[in-house]
Amino acid sequence: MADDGMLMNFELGSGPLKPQVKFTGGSWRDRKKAQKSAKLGSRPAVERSGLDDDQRSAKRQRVDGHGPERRTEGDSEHRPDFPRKKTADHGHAPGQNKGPGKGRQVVSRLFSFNPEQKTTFDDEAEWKEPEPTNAPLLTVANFGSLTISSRLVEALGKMNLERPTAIQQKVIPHMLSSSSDAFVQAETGSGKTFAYLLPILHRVLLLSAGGEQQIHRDSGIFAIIVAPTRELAKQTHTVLEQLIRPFPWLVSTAITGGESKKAEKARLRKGISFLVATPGRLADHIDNTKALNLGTVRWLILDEGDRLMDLGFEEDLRKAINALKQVELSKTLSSGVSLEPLPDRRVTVLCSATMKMNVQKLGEMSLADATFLAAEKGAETVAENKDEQAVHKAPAQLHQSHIIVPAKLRLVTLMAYLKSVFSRRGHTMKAIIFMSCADTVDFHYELLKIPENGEVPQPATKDAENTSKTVAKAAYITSLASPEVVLHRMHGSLSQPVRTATLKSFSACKSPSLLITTDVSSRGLDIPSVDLVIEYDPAFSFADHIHRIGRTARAGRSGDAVIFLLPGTEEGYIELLKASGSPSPLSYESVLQKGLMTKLEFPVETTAKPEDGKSYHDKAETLQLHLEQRLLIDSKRLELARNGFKSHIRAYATHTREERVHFDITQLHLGHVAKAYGLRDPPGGIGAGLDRKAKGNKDAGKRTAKGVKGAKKDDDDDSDSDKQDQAKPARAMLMRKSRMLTTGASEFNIG
Ligand SMILES: Nc1ncnc2c1ncn2[C@@H]1O[C@H](COP(=O)(O)OP(=O)(O)OP(=O)(O)O)[C@@H](O)[C@H]1O
Repeated sequence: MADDGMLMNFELGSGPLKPQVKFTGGSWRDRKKAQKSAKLGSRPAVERSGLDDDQRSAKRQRVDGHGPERRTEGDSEHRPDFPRKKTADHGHAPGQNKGPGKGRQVVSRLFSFNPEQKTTFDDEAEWKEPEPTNAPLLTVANFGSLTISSRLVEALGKMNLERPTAIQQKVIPHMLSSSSDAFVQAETGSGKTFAYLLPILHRVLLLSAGGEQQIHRDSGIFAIIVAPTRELAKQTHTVLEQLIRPFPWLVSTAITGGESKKAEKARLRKGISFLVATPGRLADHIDNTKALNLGTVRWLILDEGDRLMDLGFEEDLRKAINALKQVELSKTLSSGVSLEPLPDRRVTVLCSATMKMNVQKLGEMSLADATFLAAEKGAETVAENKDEQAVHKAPAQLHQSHIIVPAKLRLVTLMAYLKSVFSRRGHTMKAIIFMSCADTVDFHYELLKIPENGEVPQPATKDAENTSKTVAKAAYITSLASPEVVLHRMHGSLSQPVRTATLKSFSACKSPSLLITTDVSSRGLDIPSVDLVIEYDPAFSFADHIHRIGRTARAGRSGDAVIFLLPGTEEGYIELLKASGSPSPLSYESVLQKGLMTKLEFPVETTAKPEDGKSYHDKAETLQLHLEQRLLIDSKRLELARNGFKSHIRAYATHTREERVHFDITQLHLGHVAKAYGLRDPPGGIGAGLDRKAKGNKDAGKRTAKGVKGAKKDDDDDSDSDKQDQAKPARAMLMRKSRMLTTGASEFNIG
């Protein structure tokens, strides 16, 4: 499956992007002075001191005794992204990768020259959690009242499920009695999986009413469930297995492409009652596996419809739908058992928590005279009127907040936020952070983990082997007073066994745990104990946002979600967020204050030392200084930071067209973004060495899906003009790259 690893195929180019310095702080005289010296390319006074940046910073703190933020804005030491130092390497070709600590460096202060927040928000009134909207219904006695088999009710009891949720109450009776197609739309975490599985199982169990021996694993496949990702398919298969455990004559299997086709064929040949599959593998087996007999299939379930379409599975789905249409429906089994209890036609059920245009297209492709089933009253009218936002609601009990934080302060604010949420013992046990791409995930994971011996000791099992590079103890965010936080990382560029083992570890972890991930984890993943979702990078589309935050507050539980936004155009996104609830403001100052209140432990020695009794400004500056120094002495992490930064910028250009007004790449201050990666390189130089590496790596192109291949080709074709680009201003270049990137935009949506 395509994944975010393909981000490597886009290059920002190696030209030195001109630092975009907008002088906004300080007095008029200070600004003028700064502008003038920027124009002339003169070096700040401090540069002449001959000290390196860390020495200067240490000296500064010793000399003024107040900490960094006390200096005046116009002081040349504080100019953001100003080229402060050219090392002996400065005569090298622009952008050449000179290794850690070398090359031109930019050091700016955290609290100076930040864009102002434009919108003022009322402080949050005390949050009173409303009645949950996706919880089991108290008004229904139990599942038995929906007339499903008592043995199924018993199996549900063993899973601690007693009462149906609203969508289950709607869907189960419909699917028990009707043979019509259905479109099921309900909030995240509302139990759509059981809503379609229970009636299917009930009707299949009726086939064995005359004696269990009447149905065997080779009687035929009764239902095919299609899920967009391997994780989801496996998850659904696991739920199904739990439900059919009391009925050993029923067998379920998942074919997801994670293992050899031969093994999958062998399982299909042995016989199965229920097939859970990803679309590509299903289409493949329809073409190539004779043992796959579709004559008995009565249900086709298309789960996470919008994601199936987002991921470009339209053709595979069409193939499966057509194959099912062409096969004659068996009325009896080869043993002579009548299939009368099953629907008299093939039923297709399309499920989605959100309703994008592409879901409607999938509906047109797969459904005939479908019944619209939604938990909410009036949802049908809303859907008919194609009011997308209205059907993108998050569960009411999900508490949403937004933090408007200047780009430079993003990393320290994130760390402070994590520290404060995990320091409240027992308050947050599981949190997920969503980032835009795999490289960004890798950088933050490596930065936040304890550098040496940070791996969590585990028994020598295959799973432990698979998680050796994706699970580790966290530094910085673990508070001395609380249990250690365990970090996890997951994205689409990791191998399937690693992904599966990492998720398993995150789900089973008894200590407070944090999963840093991409959108690969945004859909359907069901880890009920997730308390908090952080969108550090906003989602590429509003529907993705709904799915991301829906990983918490599932089945009536409480949950928190917080999104990081930049001051400026991104503030407009908050209006859009209001369609899914009413997010409350959280100031980054209060986050820093709270999170940095207790002493930070630095896992690596640098000249910047955490100290007690200082203001949060001082502490934030010290933390940032420490992180930057750490990267200068650690080439591995520095490389990860550069890759993360580059991929972040590319990914930023791929927000959906309608939402790009809020995520305008021309408004992005590259220098400030680089600071949030702990980088001192001027933004234009960051791509250089990596460019050549990526271009030389022909295999990289092979990993890509079509759109990206096209983009890669464009990039290569452009190589002659790269030299000319070096002279272009950064924004013009970014615009060109951003236009190029839009051809492969959807690829970034793949985790
Ligand atoms: N009736 C119920 N009572 C209690 N818990 C339930 C009930 N039905 C489902 N659940 C639990 O709710 C969680 C969410 O279920 P499920 O994954 O089916 O939701 P979903 O609607 O498909 O969500 P998403 O759209 O995010 O995929 C699961 O952990 C499931 O076990």
